[in-house]
Amino acid sequence: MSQKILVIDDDQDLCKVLSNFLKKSNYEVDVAYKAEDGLKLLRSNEYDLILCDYRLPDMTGVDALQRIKVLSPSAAVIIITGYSDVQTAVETFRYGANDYVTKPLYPDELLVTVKETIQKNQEKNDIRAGKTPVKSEKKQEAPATSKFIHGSSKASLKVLEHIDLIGPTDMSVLVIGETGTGKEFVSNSIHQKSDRAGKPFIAIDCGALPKELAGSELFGHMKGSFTGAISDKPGSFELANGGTIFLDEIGNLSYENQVKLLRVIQERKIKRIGGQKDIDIDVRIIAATNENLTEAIKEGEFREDLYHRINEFKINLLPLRERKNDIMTFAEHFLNLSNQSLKKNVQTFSEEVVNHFLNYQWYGNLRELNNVVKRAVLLTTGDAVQPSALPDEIIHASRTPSQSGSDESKEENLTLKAASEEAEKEAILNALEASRYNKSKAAELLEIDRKTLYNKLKQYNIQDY
Ligand SMILES: Nc1ncnc2c1ncn2[C@@H]1O[C@H](COP(=O)(O)OP(=O)(O)OP(=O)(O)O)[C@@H](O)[C@H]1O
Repeated sequence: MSQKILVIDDDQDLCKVLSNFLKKSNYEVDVAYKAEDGLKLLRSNEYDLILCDYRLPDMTGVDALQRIKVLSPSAAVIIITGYSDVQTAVETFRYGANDYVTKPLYPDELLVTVKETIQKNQEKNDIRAGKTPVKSEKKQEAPATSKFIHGSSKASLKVLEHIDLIGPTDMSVLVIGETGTGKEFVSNSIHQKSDRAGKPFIAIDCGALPKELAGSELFGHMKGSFTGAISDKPGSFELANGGTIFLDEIGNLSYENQVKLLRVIQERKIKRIGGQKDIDIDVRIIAATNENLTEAIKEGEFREDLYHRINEFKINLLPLRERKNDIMTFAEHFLNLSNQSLKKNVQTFSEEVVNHFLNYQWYGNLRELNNVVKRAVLLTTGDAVQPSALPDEIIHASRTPSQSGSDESKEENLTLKAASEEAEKEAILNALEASRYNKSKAAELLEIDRKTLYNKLKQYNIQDY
């Protein structure tokens, strides 16, 4: 049976082209020009993948995604976006988008992304449904796309050291980082380093779990315990038994489910919804977040006792822009992957491209770098990727003083630097005030270590209270 795709985009010409192209590639395709029409189709059909425009006439991308996840929690979602929106579109990953593609769309690139996304999502669904043995049990090579690469920056080497250190223990780990920094990859690598490696690694995206389904997804349910519970179903904790559960975007768990999770951690037992029996559970918990949980605790949105339980060890993944030494290591890795998937043979990046990469902000982090490299490989005919294969936004946003030429722009850049230092100084002063000049707390609020804070205090001449 062919796989089914729903395209939701208000650009009717684009829908037509996409639909024809995907049908030629043996997918079944439905099309909707508005979010509401798409949601209607989702109520009566099952899809493997939804390709959804970030800007729809009747709903924001995030709203559409959240409603898609309620109606089709197990379908994969790829967001279609213009490059100028990428910085905000990457936010959708907190709500369960699987990947994004940028306009203009290129058929070959889109096809690779569609195929890979459906396959990865299917594997996750199968593991979650207890259908297939975990990979390590099948003794298969992991696909190249999921191969763990470690960066060469100091920060990455530290992370690697920590993975080696805590991997073999049973400690719970909290991985903190912006979207696309590699939180799931790091968590999986911790699992692979542990005695649990041959057992399941179950990844749950708490940000994508509709509130009403979260309890059943995590803890399972008994037949008839609520409308729609047509049979007994084990939850992710049962399926992960003996292995590791990865709770992504844990800050999004409802208060009620935080309480249940705390019980699982404390008592190592779960009770299915509607069930009477306690089931013993032996699961290691790795949680991830890209928000400041200490703030959420202050606001009363996240339980402090749960925070301490999941935070036996903390791993902080810096944004790519703060570990520039990693950029080209990963770019080379993504170049190799893209050559394989697009059947190309691009050898390297031109010096100018390297400069643009090093100076760009990468708000979507490794995911964005991967997508930019994939597109660039597709557009490159020679041996080396040239700037013409990069989105304009990267070229403009990453201009350095030496590239921009005039003294005037040099001065502008200096002023920008001063502005960002001013903002940093202000953030530090705010954190000091909020923490009543307790430097450990201020450092935590700023998500930097105490030593960095002390250096910054010196740098900005902030009085040591
Ligand atoms: N160590 C790594 N080695 C190779 N590829 C990586 C690594 N880390 C991340 N990637 C690439 O970056 C993408 C995003 O990584 P990952 O899903 O782990 O990020 P994340 O921080 O969990 O993102 P999100 O917050 O959106 O869930 C991956 O699909 C992969 O292509």
